[in-house]
Formats: sequence, C-alpha cells, structure tokens
Amino acid sequence: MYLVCADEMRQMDRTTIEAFGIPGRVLMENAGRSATGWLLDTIPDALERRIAVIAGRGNNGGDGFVMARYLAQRGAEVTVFLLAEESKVSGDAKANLDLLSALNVPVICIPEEKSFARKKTALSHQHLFIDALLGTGLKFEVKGLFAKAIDFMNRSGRPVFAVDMPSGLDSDTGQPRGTCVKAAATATFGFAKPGQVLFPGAAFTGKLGVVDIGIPPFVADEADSRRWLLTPAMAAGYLRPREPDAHKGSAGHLLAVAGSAGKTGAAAMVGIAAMRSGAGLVTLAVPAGINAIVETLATEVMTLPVGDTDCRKFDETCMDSILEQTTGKKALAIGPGMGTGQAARNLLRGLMEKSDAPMVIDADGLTCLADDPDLLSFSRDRAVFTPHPGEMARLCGMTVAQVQNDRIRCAQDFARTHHVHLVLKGAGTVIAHPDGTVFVNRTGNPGMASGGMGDVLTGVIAGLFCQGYETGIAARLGVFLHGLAGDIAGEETGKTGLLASDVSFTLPRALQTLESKDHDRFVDCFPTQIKLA
Ligand SMILES: NC(=O)C1=CN([C@@H]2O[C@H](COP(=O)(O)OP(=O)(O)OC[C@H]3O[C@@H](n4cnc5c(N)ncnc54)[C@H](O)[C@@H]3O)[C@@H](O)[C@H]2O)[C@H](O)CC1
Ligand SMILES: [K+]
Repeated sequence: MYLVCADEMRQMDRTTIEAFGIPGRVLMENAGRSATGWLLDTIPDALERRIAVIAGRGNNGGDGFVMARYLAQRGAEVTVFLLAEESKVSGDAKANLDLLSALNVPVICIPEEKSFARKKTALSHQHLFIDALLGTGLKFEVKGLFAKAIDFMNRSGRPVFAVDMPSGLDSDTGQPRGTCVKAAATATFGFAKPGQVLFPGAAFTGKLGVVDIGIPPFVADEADSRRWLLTPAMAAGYLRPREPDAHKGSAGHLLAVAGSAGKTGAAAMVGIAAMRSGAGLVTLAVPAGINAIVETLATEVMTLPVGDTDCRKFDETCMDSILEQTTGKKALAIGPGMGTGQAARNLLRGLMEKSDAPMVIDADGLTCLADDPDLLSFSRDRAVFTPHPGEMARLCGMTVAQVQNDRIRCAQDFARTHHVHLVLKGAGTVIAHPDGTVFVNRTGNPGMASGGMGDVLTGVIAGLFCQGYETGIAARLGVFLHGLAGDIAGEETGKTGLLASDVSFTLPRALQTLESKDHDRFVDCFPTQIKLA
C-alpha cells in the first residue's frame, strides 16, 4: 500500500481533475460521503448523538460540510462551527457550505479567539466532534484560535473523528506542528499518509480508514511514490515454502561475530533467533573466554572460540581464524556485544573486505562504522544496518531529535548515499533501500522496548539470508516477522515484561501465522480500506 506525501497527493488531485476529468467538486462529494459511511460503521450510534463539525476555510472544511449534509439527511442533529469568516470560504467548499442552509443545519461562525470563548457552552453540549479544520494543507504551527479549538476537542472527553488528517499533524513526518488533534479514528482520502503510520502521528490518528474517492490507480502509479506501508499481504507474498527435501546444508550456514564478557547473551540470542527463523546451521565466533557460557545458552548453535583461552573480548589475535571461517558461509551477522575498540573496527573491516556474503551489522558494529566512516564504502548494496535512533544519529552526525523528526527522510537519504539497506528501529520501524524505496512496518508493540530485542532482529534477518532471501526482502520480512512474533508473545504472556527470548521462542509461530494468513488475530494495526459507496 502506497504512503503518499502531501505534495504527491496534491499532484494526484490535480491530475485526476485536469487530465482525467473528474471535477474537484465530485472528489469532495466522494470524500465526504465515503467518510460519513465509515464514520457510521466505526461509531454505530453516531446518528443518535449531537454532532459538531469543526471546520476550517479550506477544502478539509469542505469535506466537513459534505459530511454535515449527509449526517443531517440521515436525521442526525448536526451543528457546523466554522472557524473563519464565512466570506473567506471559497470554491467547492463554499458550494457545499451553501447547501447546508436548505437542510437547516446551523452554521456558527467563530472567526477569532474572542468569539470562541462565547461559543464554549454550545460546544460543550456536543457528543461527537468531526475535525475538519486542517488536512494536507497544514503549512505552519497551529496556534491561537485553532489551538484553542483543538485543545477543547482533546479535553472534551468526547470522541473526535478526523477528516483526512488529525488537524495539526504533519502528514509527511508524523510530527505534531504545534497543537494537534488526538483522534479516535481518521478517515483519510485515497491513500494512507506517512504521518499516520509513523509515531507519534499514529497515536494521534487512532483507527485509520483509507477511503476511496475515485482517484484512478494509474494516477497513483504515475506519481511513483517510493514510500510503502509494509502490509501483511506483502510480507506473506515474500515467504517461500521450504523445499520438501531440504537439509541443514540447503537451509544455509550463518557466521555470527558477537559477544564479549558482560554481553554473552547478545551472541546467544543472535544465534538462536537465526535458527528459529529457519537457518540450517549457525556458527558463533566468540572470544574463547566466554565460549563455555555461550555454549550453555545456545545448545543448537556451534561456536568458534577465538583468541587465548582467557580472551573475553575480540582482539587482534582473533582476526585470522574468524576471516578463515567466512568461506562457505551463506551470511554474516556482526556486532551485537562485540565491542567497539580498534580491534573490533579492524575485524569489521576485514569481514567487509573479504566476504561477499549478505551481512547484518548491528549494535557495536554500527558504532565501529560511525567511528570509521571509510568502512561504509564496503557496504555495496548487500549489507543491512539495523540502528536504533541513537545509533542512527551517530552514523549520520545528527541529533536523535533530528532523526526522529523525519525518520523516513533520514533513513532514505542514508540508504541511497551509502548503498545500504537500512532498518531504522523504533515504533514504526522504517526500512530504506539503496534504490530510494522505503517501507514502514506496523507489527510490534511497546512491550518490545527491552534489552536484547535488537539482537533477535539481527538473528532473524541473518536467518532469512541463509535461506536465500534477497537482501532487501530479508530486511523487510525480518522486521515484519520480528514484530509479529512480539505481538504473538505479547498476546500470550502480556506485553509489559516481554523478554527478547520470549520473542525468539515465538518466531516459528510467527512464520506459521504468516504462512496461514492468520495474522489478523494478532495484528490489528493496518488501515481498513473502504471502497467508494
Ligand atoms: N486529496 C484529494 O484528492 C482531495 C482532498 N480534499 C481535501 O482537501 C484537503 C486539503 O485542502 P486545502 O484547502 O489544500 O488545505 P486545508 O483545508 O488542509 O487547509 C486550509 C488552509 O488553512 C491554512 N492553514 C495552513 N496551516 C494552518 C495553521 N497551522 N493554522 C491555521 N491555518 C492554517 C492554509 O491557508 C490552508 O490553505 C485535504 O486534506 C482533504 O481533506 C478534497 O476535498 C477531496 C479531494
Ligand atoms: K482534519
């Protein structure tokens, strides 16, 4: 499913009107009518409630006027509160505003802050708010009158149904610009917007419905949006069944380089997660001094103890035996708990130079890359980096806030520039590819915010490499499965207190769930698609 930015949406709008010949008035009618249909499905007793449409002067307000008309025709008690001078409303919005008087829908004008205070009583009698203040036309911080109205809706204790966008939410980045509506549900037009699936925007959006307004599919294809929502159908489409005559050799052999004293679990979790995702064999290269612990933690995994018997973190003496082991390996996983000093950097350089295998680089491996950016030139389209926002900030010399302010752009720029597949972790993980395409994942839950989850993800992606999944697909499928496993584990044990090893344990069930297309039981975070009524 495409994720469409405000500029692309405006372009599609124009093409549909000018080149395809559907008048803007018809698009607005479709938008308002379909949104009303979905509102009534989502809030079935809406017609029995007093409904306020809080409208701005633009086309978002126009959609709100159409909704007011349909709701009034169905017998609802609707009042429109127009937060502008009536004379400022023009075009299709004005035409729809004018229709309301024939239906006796009251329109109360609140053109400035002073009059807002006088209308508070009328507003406080309402049971349901339809937010039609601002849509994709949001241009600057919401302040003054609009901020007052939004605060009022948010504090009313009544549900707010947003038209196209929760007012104040940036549709491209998912960041609130000033005050922002906290919607129970949002009906968006044509396509989901990135800001509705990225956080914190997803939390402001509530339940998301994508409403068909009649934009023909070729117009969308021509817009060539490079952003996608990673849907369960897509993830299921990537899955390839195992051959009936598969053996451990054909399911691929992983070499993982991870772990040091104090971080032995990281190594074990990478190895186990790779096997639970279907890797045939895993060899974990670990400092010899922690080998006994790792062997105890990860029974099915083979280990390659390197360095002296009392070596507890990778040093220069570990290098040659690890590099020798790259021969015949289908994939590499490098970084979790491996340390960040000169020896670790040299080891990473050696592995990136010597091996052509697809590789996942995570955690300390990413710190090594940030400390020695020359290494980035070895990524050559076959590496997947899996930074959390802090690691991403170090990698691209930004602050964490700058990364989080525009996660898609940050991941996209980095992946393009450095020819790497980049997984920017966090709620709404972003997967960016060297060709500029970007996917947003919606599986996973807040219970997964605990130590070791990243190590499991590294193992999952590496395990998929082993089975021959193409690099970019392994990154996307791995992220989806990891989140789904977290959702299944959360369903079974409760989300708070979830351990990374619980998620690892559930990976085979996640694979099975996706294969049998049974994911709806666990995952309820994808938009409902509503066809034109
Ligand atoms: N996409 C489609 O095919 C269709 C979209 N529709 C709806 O149209 C809006 C976008 O409409 P537009 O008139 O361009 O903008 P808005 O209504 O969102 O905003 C109006 C107006 O408000 C001003 N403004 C911007 N930021 C602020 C602010 N922070 N505070 C106060 N005022 C602000 C600015 O001047 C804007 O121009 C889209 O979301 C859909 O709801 C069509 O109805 C159907 C086709
Ligand atoms: K809105």
